Amino acid sequence: MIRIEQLHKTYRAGQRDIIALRDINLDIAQGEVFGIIGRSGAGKSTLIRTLNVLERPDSGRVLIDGEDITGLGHEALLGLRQRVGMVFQHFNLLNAKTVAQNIDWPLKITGRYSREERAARVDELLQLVGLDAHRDQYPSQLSGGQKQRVGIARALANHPRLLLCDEATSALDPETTQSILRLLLEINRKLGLTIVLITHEMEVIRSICDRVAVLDGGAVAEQGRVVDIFLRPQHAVTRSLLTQSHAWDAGESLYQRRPDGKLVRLTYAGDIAAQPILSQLTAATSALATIVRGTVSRIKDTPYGQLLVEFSGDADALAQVLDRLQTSDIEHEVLA
Ligand SMILES: Nc1ncnc2c1ncn2[C@@H]1O[C@H](COP(=O)(O)OP(=O)(O)OP(=O)(O)O)[C@@H](O)[C@H]1O
Repeated sequence: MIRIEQLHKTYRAGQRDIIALRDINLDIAQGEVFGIIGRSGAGKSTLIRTLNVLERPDSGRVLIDGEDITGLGHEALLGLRQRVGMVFQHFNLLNAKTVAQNIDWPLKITGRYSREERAARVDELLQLVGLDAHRDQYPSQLSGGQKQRVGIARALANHPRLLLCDEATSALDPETTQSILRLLLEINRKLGLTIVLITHEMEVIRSICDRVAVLDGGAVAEQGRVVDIFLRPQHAVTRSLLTQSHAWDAGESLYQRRPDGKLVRLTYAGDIAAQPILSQLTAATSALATIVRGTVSRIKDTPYGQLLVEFSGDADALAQVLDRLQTSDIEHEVLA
C-alpha cells in the first residue's frame, strides 16, 4: 500500500545542515499496523509527516496505492489528506467546539455532505470510540484518553484508508495508553485500516504492531516482524530500546553463580510458551534449573518467553540438557 523509496531529507539550521532522513526504503502492506521507533531526533516525525506531505523530502518517493504523493499540488493534497487521517500526541482539538463539532469539522470542510449525513456519521464515530455520552462536552471537560478518542474519531471521519499516529499515547498514563492501543487495534481489525504509528516506547510496538522499523540517526537500523525484532534484535539501538522497556534481558542480575552452572538464555514463541519447558529439559537428569530472570508475555497475538536460566549439575547432566535444547524449538545461547 505504501512504498517509500530512497527518501532523503535535510534541514538547514543556520550554517548547519541536519540530515533528518537518509536513504529510507520501506514497504507497508494494506491492513497492517506498522510501527516506527527510535530515540529522540532519530527522524520519526519527519518520516511520518512525509506520508501526508506535511513535510516534503529533498529526494526519493512516497507511493500510496501506486501514486507518488511527494510532488502533489494544493488541490490533490486536500484530497490526499482526506484519505490519510492523522492522530496527534497533543490531540490538536478545537477548544471552542464540542466533541461532536470537532468530529464534524473535517466532514463540514469537504462541503460534500448534507447536515443529516454529517450528523449520522458523527453518531457512528461517537459510538465507535465510546463517547456517545460526551457529545456535547468541550475538550477542557475531558480526560486525556477521552480527548484522544475524539482525535481518533475526527481522523476517521472521512473514511481514510490510512491512519497515521504521531506519538498518539505519549501524553497518556499507562492504563489509558492500553485502552487507546486497544481501540486502534479494534479499528484496524474492524475497518481493515492500515495504521502507521511512531513511538519511542517498545511497549506500544509490542502491543499492537505487526512489523516495525527501527530508526537511528535518520536511517533504518533494522526492520521486520515485531516478534523477530523483539526476540532477536540485531542492532545496538534496538537492544537499548528493549532494555529500557525491560522486555529484553541484558543478563545482569543479583544471582550468585554456581561453580557447576551454565548460564543460558532461552527464547521461544508460540504454543510452546504454555508448556513446562524447564521441567521437560531437566526431566530424567540430575540437572537443576534456576530462573535468573525472565519474561513470559505476548507480542501482539503471539505468546513468547525469554528466560535467563542457570542449569547446574554434573557434566553428564549438563550435556544432556544441552542435547535436548538442540533438538527442541527453543533457541538457546550459552552465555557463561
Ligand atoms: N524544522 C526543523 N529545522 C531544523 N531541524 C529540524 C527540524 N525538524 C527536525 N529537525 C531535526 O531533524 C532531526 C530529526 O528530527 P525528528 O523530529 O524527525 O526526530 P524524532 O525522531 O521525531 O524526534 P522526537 O522523538 O524528539 O520527536 C533532528 O536532529 C531534529 O533536530
